[in-house]
Amino acid sequence: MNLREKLKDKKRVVVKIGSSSLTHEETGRLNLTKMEILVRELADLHNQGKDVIVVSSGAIAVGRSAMGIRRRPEELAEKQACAAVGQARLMMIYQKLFAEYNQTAAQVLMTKYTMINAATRNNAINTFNKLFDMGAIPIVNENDTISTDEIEFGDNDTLSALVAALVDADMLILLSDIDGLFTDDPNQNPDAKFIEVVEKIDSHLEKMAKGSTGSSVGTGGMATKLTAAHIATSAGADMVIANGEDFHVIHKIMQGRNHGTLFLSDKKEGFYLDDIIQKL
Ligand SMILES: Nc1ncnc2c1ncn2[C@@H]1O[C@H](COP(=O)(O)OP(=O)(O)O)[C@@H](O)[C@H]1O
Ligand SMILES: N[C@@H](CCC(=O)OP(=O)(O)O)C(=O)O
Repeated sequence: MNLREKLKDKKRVVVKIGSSSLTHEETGRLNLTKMEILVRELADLHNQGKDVIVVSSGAIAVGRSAMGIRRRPEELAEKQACAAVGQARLMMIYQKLFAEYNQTAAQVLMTKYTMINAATRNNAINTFNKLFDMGAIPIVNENDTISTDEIEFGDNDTLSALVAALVDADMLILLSDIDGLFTDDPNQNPDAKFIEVVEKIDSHLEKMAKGSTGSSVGTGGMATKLTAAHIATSAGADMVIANGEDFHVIHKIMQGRNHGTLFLSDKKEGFYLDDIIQKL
């Protein structure tokens, strides 16, 4: 059987969208046309009876443009203030667009502490499960407004994989500004070759994934996406990194068509989320 065929049967899907896929490069403002397609795709996955979680970046980028800040904010308090403005704007749009398809979007903001602490982690699991029961679509982001060095993930790639592990998702899709994993950063090296399928993540592969970002709003580059792949596949989910330029790619991936780089699930016996979290 074609390796991608089994993606049709996935039941619980986490979709992570990078800031660069949600905003206009020139202005940093939300790309509403793309968001409409994104929400229609996600609503339709939900209509097929799948549980859907969205991990959406973009709070800082959207807040920054709303406040007329042209450069990338460096200072922590400035990032946090931008996130406070941008997160509310993002949710307002998600709520409106999901409501058009008769769906309910729910906001879940997390920090690393939510994962590390057993009680708050359990609370998060219970909330996610109840939201699934109610038929709502959780929209997750890091709680950037209160996150400081000790408790911040810093990137939503890692957060999305931890969320996938937390809710026992069988599929994680990372949508970025690039077609998938290449042998090197294609923005720096024109000879970089595209990798279709990864069966095992090894140190050779890790060296290919650079931390360089391709846009003025992205965080983490491919390095954090490989960390995410390691977590998600060890927890038993398949993962795809694909280009979020056209969000129709979501249903194409779920139909088992050849899009993006597929990382095959490599469930580790005795995989404990705790072990991973301690190393963050
Ligand atoms: N081996 C690699 N393959 C593909 N992209 C890479 C690689 N190494 C680094 N990158 C960079 O990672 C970028 C995507 O990450 P990022 O900018 O953080 O996007 P996002 O906002 O979608 O998370 C690409 O645009 C590319 O420049
Ligand atoms: N939590 C931050 C995004 C952090 C992040 O990982 O960004 P990205 O690389 O665009 O997915 C925000 O909402 O602005």
